[in-house]
Amino acid sequence: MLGRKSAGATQVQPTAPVPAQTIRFSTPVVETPGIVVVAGFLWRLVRLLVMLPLRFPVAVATAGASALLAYLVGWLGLAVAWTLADVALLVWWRRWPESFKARLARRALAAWRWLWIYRRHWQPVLVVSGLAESYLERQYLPQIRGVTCSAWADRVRVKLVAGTAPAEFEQRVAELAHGFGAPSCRVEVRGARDLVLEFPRRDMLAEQIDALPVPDSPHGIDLAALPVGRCEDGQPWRLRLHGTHVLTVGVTGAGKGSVLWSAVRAMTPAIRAGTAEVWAIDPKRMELSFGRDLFARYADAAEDAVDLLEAAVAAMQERAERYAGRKRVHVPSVRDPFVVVVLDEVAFLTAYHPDRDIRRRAENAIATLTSQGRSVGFCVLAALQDPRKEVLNLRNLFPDKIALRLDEASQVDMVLGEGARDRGADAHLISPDLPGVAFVKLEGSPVPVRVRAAFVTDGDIDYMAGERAAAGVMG
Ligand SMILES: Nc1ncnc2c1ncn2[C@@H]1O[C@H](COP(=O)(O)OP(=O)(O)OP(=O)(O)O)[C@@H](O)[C@H]1O
Repeated sequence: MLGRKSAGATQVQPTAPVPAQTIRFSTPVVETPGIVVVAGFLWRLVRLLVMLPLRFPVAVATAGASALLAYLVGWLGLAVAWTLADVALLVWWRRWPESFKARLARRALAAWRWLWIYRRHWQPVLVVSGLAESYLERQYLPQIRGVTCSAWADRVRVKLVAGTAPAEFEQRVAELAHGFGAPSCRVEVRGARDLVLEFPRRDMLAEQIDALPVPDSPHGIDLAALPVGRCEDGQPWRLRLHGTHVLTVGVTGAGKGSVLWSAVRAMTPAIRAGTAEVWAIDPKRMELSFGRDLFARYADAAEDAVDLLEAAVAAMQERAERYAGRKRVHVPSVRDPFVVVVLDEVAFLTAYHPDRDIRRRAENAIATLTSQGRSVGFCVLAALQDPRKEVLNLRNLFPDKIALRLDEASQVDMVLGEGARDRGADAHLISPDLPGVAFVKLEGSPVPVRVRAAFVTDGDIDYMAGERAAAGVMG
């Protein structure tokens, strides 16, 4: 029965050879003649000698001039010339330190780091981290175009292998940072096949930043660029409040209070002049209650907080009605001040409060303020511990977000948007010893920037509140 063809499907011999195993082709090995190997070495030597003056013109010119001087006036003359040159450099360094650093010291440092760190380790690090490409048994490496040094970081400009994408580097920032001995690595795409890897050399944010000075007069206060701390490159961190809404996220103790207070502090001249107002909600009663004299309105109990939010919505709608058809841009004035609703632990009202009605009213009011308030001079500055959607499903209504220390890696993209972690925003790795350190996206750049908020002490808050009282604009 079983031997008959009609009995079932065609039987396949389990031991039948697969075609690929029957004939095998291999590339013949041809020994390279010695002359070709020597010619290869010579070619590389000549290329090095030709490229050296182009790559390091100052160093090569100095060495050449020294050799010429030694030949013309002898070793003693050379020693005298070098001593004079050293004295000139010393004077340059002492008198014009910034120009000395920018024109000489950092260039010399960049050349050294190119040679000793990046060129030396480039191939092993890229191969092991999987960034070398193979094609027809040949290996292709992205090329270093150049290395520059700023006060705090090395910037390595890289030419990508054709057919690869910057995303491959973005996914391997940890490998690159460890490979080149840096604390972190950030990727900046400059153009087609052109990117920059930024490796910090030292942490400019390791020290606490004291509360920043505020001018006496409201003139010159830009509510769209309030200085609230420092960026990793030493530049001021300016926070936009006018024309946006800001959500600050971080675990307990991450320093959310310092962001809120630094923003309020930067606004104090405008608060004193009456062109800006802060309406504060502090469910924990521990953060904002301290400076309540600074606020036009203040609430801590849930019912009062919701009333305050609804009053803000009513004021916003009244202003929008007045502006309709007449004005498209809000300019802060005493009649129509810029209103910042500061909300500490927003989830208390939107998720944790047991009363469903309170939660619903709070959520409605925040949604209305964040979706309609920007153009009429209303801003919501909120703080939150847990960024999950179940806790605050309105988080996308906040155009600007600040990621302080977070619990989990997955929360980084929830706060800063997709791809932020791949671009180096390791907010989940921020040390608990660095409260106030955060990652933010600055205007016009998709690359997250590491920043630290200034720390406003209780004494500073007392002083700010006292000054406001003295100015006679008590809420
Ligand atoms: N920018 C900062 N620089 C230095 N130290 C800071 C900074 N911000 C906060 N700290 C320190 O960290 C502590 C906790 O900060 P803060 O209360 O602001 O955290 P938080 O995120 O608001 O926490 P919670 O959600 O529990 O209120 C502060 O008491 C202060 O000692």
